[in-house]
Order: sequence, then structure tokens, then C-alpha cells
Amino acid sequence: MGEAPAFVVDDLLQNQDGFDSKSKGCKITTTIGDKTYVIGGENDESTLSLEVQIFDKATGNCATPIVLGAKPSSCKGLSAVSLNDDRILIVKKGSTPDDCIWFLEVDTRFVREQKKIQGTDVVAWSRGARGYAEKPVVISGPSGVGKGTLISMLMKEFPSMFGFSVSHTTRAPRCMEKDGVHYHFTERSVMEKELKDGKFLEHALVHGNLYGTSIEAVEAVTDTGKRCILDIDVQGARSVKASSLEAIFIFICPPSMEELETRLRSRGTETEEQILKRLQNAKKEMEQGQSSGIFDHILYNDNLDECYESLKKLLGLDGAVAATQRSAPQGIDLPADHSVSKMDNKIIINCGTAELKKASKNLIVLDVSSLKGGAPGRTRGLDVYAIDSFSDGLNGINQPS
Ligand SMILES: Nc1ncnc2c1ncn2[C@@H]1O[C@H](COP(=O)(O)OP(=O)(O)OP(=O)(O)O)[C@@H](O)[C@H]1O
Ligand SMILES: Nc1nc2c(ncn2[C@@H]2O[C@H](COP(=O)(O)O)[C@@H](O)[C@H]2O)c(=O)[nH]1
Repeated sequence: MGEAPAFVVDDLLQNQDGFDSKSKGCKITTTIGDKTYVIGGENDESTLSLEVQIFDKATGNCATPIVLGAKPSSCKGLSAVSLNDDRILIVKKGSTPDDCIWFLEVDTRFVREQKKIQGTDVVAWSRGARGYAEKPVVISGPSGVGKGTLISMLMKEFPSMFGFSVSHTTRAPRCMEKDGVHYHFTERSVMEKELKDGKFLEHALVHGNLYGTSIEAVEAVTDTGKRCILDIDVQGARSVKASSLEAIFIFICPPSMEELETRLRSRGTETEEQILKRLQNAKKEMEQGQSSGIFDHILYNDNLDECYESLKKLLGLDGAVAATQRSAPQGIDLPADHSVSKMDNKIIINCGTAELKKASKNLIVLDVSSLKGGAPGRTRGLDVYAIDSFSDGLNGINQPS
């Protein structure tokens, strides 16, 4: 904690024009209520890193909060606008189309929860993305029931449609398992540190080892435009259900406990002690899976092919053409030279470049009325279109061209 930088105080004294964001050199300040968020910092002459400080007007103190989520890469400048008093939209100058719109969440549900957990100020970064991603699919069930087998079948038949969320685990790799493909195999102390740093969507102690889904694992799949599949235990499914990630939850049951034991033993990957532990835990998981209200669908994996057909049916894939290609979500192509203002739910980016003037489209509108998701993860649902300020007029903002 320290005193406010001089330029913040200057800005606060001069902030009489009603606009909530001001830029000064390499930093921008945005005031929401009693707090002024100072975003930016210097790297070298041409790029700046996006550090965050909070100036509290009530106490006169300036503090560095805990910053969650992957941080935006350095840029050549930035503009900022506050949205609904709970997040700040940042437009990075001179960035690639998929990396120019970011949100700094300062008072969203996720941030409020994290403030309670951490006992200090917290903010969270979330990258903006156009359009919507299909809901992720969470698959749970006792060890050995066939989750992995069913997921492999789905990924093999629909390779361009589904992507697997690669979990972290502290358990040792099995002989055919590859790091980064089946799991990110990690040390317990490393994973505990990453958990503390807010890098995980969920985690649980399963059969004596730590397992967890990192935010990055889910984003890596959804950024490719594919639908994300999570293979996680019931505790993890409960955490995801309570999170801001909207998903479809499927629980897989074995035909009997005897058959489950047969499958676990015939897989031959666990020691006798581990098999007994997994079977013991399976009883609890079966009870919770069928009665917790977490799961939208329960499937019985007796005959594998029949179960797979049922899985496809509930995902709307019966009769689907396997070769259907998905394209990755489009980015946003913004010129480096622009200024930003706000009109209701629309952010207007004025691109006063000669090129765009020639193309007679010099305003880009970001419609933020249908945002979804957010930290931890991407903020989706940005609608982006260009208009001409001369012929379309500002009324044209309501009419995407
Ligand atoms: N319907 C089925 N009938 C017979 N064997 C099956 C069936 N489904 C899966 N199996 C077999 O059961 C074993 C366990 O399956 P799998 O590894 O997919 O389970 P899992 O639920 O992913 O387990 P874990 O949670 O431990 O990762 C495998 O050897 C697999 O071939
Ligand atoms: N809560 C989570 N559970 C996970 C995750 N990844 C896997 N799992 C579950 O662990 C057990 C055991 O898996 P195994 O590979 O050791 O046999 C199984 O039920 C998985 O569903 C995770 O990220 N989070």
C-alpha cells in the first residue's frame, strides 16, 4: 500500500467532464465509485505492460491488487471504458484481431467471491471474444465406468467438433500416457501454488491425488472454436456447476459394481490397493451422481455401442455428418490509431485513419449488450460492425451494416 501517484491525483482533481477514463502517458485511469483503477506501465519506449493499481479515494491509499486470469500481452497504448460499474473494457492499440479487446473485472460475482477468499483487493482479466461457444460437456462417473473410452470415440468420430480439456494431476503417468496430451503431470507443490494464484476453474482430491481443470485448458479448446469436453469427478462437477461456466453435465453409471470391478481390473493400470480405493470411492460417487441434482443426464454404460449412441443423441449428434468443419471464432481487426467513447450499450471506436476514411467506414461499434461468460475465462458475445459516421450518422449505430 502506498500514496497515490501524482498524476492520479491530478486526474481526479481535473475529472470534471463526466467521462470516467483518462489517459496520461503510459497509464489510463478509470474511476468507478470510490476507486480509481490505474492501468498500464512502462516496458520500454514502444510497448507498455498492463499492470493494475487501485487508488482508494476514501483512504487516499494506492494498492496493488491480486490480479487473476492470464494478463494481456504488452501493447502500444490503450483506451478504457467502464461497463456497468463491474468491469472495464480495454481496447489495446496495435494488437492482433484476437487480442485487442479485454475486460478488467473489478466487481463481478467471480471477483467478489475471490475477494472473500483472498481477503484483499482482487481484479481479474478476461479476453473479449466474438460470438458464442457451445456449452462445454462435463462427463463424470466412477473410475473404470468407461468415460475415457466414450470420450475417445466422440473425439475420433468428430475431431473438428470436440476438444479435450487436458487436466492437471499429481498422480504418476501410466505407461502409455503423454504429458500435455492425457494430463499435465505436475508436482504437488507446483499445483498448490497455481491453485493459490487462481489458475484453476476447479480442483479436487481424487483417490489420494490432486486433479484440476485449469482455466487455460478450457480456453485453449474454446479458442479453436471446438466444444470442450471435461472428464472430471463428481466433486469437480459440483464446483463447475457453481462457477460461471455454463455446461451440460452427464453422469455415467456402470451396469453393476461387479462389472465396474471387472473393468478396472482388466484395464490393468492400478495396483490392488488403488483398485480397492477406487471401488470404495465409486459407491459414494454413485450416490452423489444420482441424487445431487448436478447432472442433467444419466447414462448407463452396459453395452458400449448403445451407450455411445445415447451420448450422441443427447448431444444432438445422431445423424450428424462426422466431417462437419468448425471455424475458429473471428477476431476483431482494429487499427492502431483510434479513440473510444460510449453510447448506452455500444462502444464506439473512432478509427480516423486515411484507409478507413477511404473505405467510408470510420467508426467501429462494439455492441456489449449481450455479453456472456467472463473471468475465469473469455467474455463472449461481442457484436462488432463498422459504420460510416457521415452517411450512417450516429443513428446508424442501431443498424448493423
Ligand atoms: N461398455 C463397456 N463394456 C465393457 N468394457 C468397457 C465398456 N466401457 C469401457 N470398457 C473398458 O473398461 C475399462 C475402463 O474404461 P475407461 O478407462 O474408459 O474408464 P474411465 O471411466 O475413463 O476410468 P477413470 O476414471 O479411471 O479414468 C477399459 O479397459 C475399457 O476398455
Ligand atoms: N475434479 C477433477 N477430477 C478429474 C480431473 N481429471 C480427471 N479427473 C477424475 O479423476 C478420476 C481418476 O482419473 P484417472 O485418470 O487417474 O483414472 C476420474 O474420475 C476422472 O474423472 C480434473 O481435472 N478434475
